[in-house]
Amino acid sequence: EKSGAIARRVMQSGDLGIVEKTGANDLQTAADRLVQKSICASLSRSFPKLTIIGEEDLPAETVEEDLIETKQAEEVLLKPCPPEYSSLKEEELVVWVDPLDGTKEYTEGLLDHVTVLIGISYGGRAIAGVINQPFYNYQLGSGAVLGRTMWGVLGLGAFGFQLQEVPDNQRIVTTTRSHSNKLVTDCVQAMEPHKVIKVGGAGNKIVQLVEGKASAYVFASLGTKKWDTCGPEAILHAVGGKLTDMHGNAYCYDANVKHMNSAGVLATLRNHDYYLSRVPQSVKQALS
Ligand SMILES: Nc1ncnc2c1ncn2[C@@H]1O[C@H](COP(=O)(O)O)[C@@H](O)[C@H]1OP(=O)(O)O
Ligand SMILES: [Mg+2]
Ligand SMILES: [Mg+2]
Ligand SMILES: [Mg+2]
Repeated sequence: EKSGAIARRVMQSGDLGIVEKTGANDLQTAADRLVQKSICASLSRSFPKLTIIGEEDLPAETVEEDLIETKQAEEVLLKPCPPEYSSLKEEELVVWVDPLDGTKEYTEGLLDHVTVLIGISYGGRAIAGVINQPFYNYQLGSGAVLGRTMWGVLGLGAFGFQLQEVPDNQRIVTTTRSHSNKLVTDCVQAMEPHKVIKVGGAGNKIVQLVEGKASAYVFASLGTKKWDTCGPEAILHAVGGKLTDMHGNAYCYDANVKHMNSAGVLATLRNHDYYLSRVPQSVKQALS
């Protein structure tokens, strides 16, 4: 929630401080930098033995005290910890932080595509996640309370939203709007979709799956990284969905894993096997 407030404040300041990383479709803003500092410094102060991996490469410098969050969420603490996780040690957990997902869309004013993502992994598996949408409700105009937080834990469930499914076996495929190519669009078409939605952000597309706006997230390309999928995958899995690469294999979220999700993203709430069976051979050969 603090991250969401930072993302709103930077947008309101009008000075996004945009930096190109590898190119015009790979940007960093002041919000990416400030939110990563806030999340990483706050977590490591409270939980010094965690391994925390954030998207942005930032110089090691002292973090302003007003970026540090010390409070804990009452709503979360009221839930019981699933017994299989009750004796985990802090040093066994890896936290993947995407301070702003959908940065390209953030710079273009497509504010509802933007999320803040925190994923927790144990033994290489995504076990818990948080998705904050800083600009949720912004279409309602001035006066609306902006932002919401969705979170989930394997074996416990997911909260902060109402789980919904796409009706009547409609195949609604959600995919990238800013990182497309021929293989990506060929793979979407191979799903024989009734409808295709093109939006930014990995977190945003998982939100569409669990809220009944889309039935599959199909991205037959490298480009997303472990911080894009860890948190969203945990929430999706907590409600019975599935996220894999284009071969149907799970991604590993260990501390030493390579960051790139080289074999694409296929995520569904239901009927994963159908979508997997439709992935063209050309896609499987191109993405290894
Ligand atoms: N080619 C790419 N270069 C950099 N980031 C990418 C690329 N493809 C995907 N991403 C990251 O994955 C997210 C989902 O992809 P898309 O929006 O294209 O569906 C993007 O918002 C971006 O995250 P981020 O904004 O955190 O850098
Ligand atoms: Mg980025
Ligand atoms: Mg991202
Ligand atoms: Mg990001």
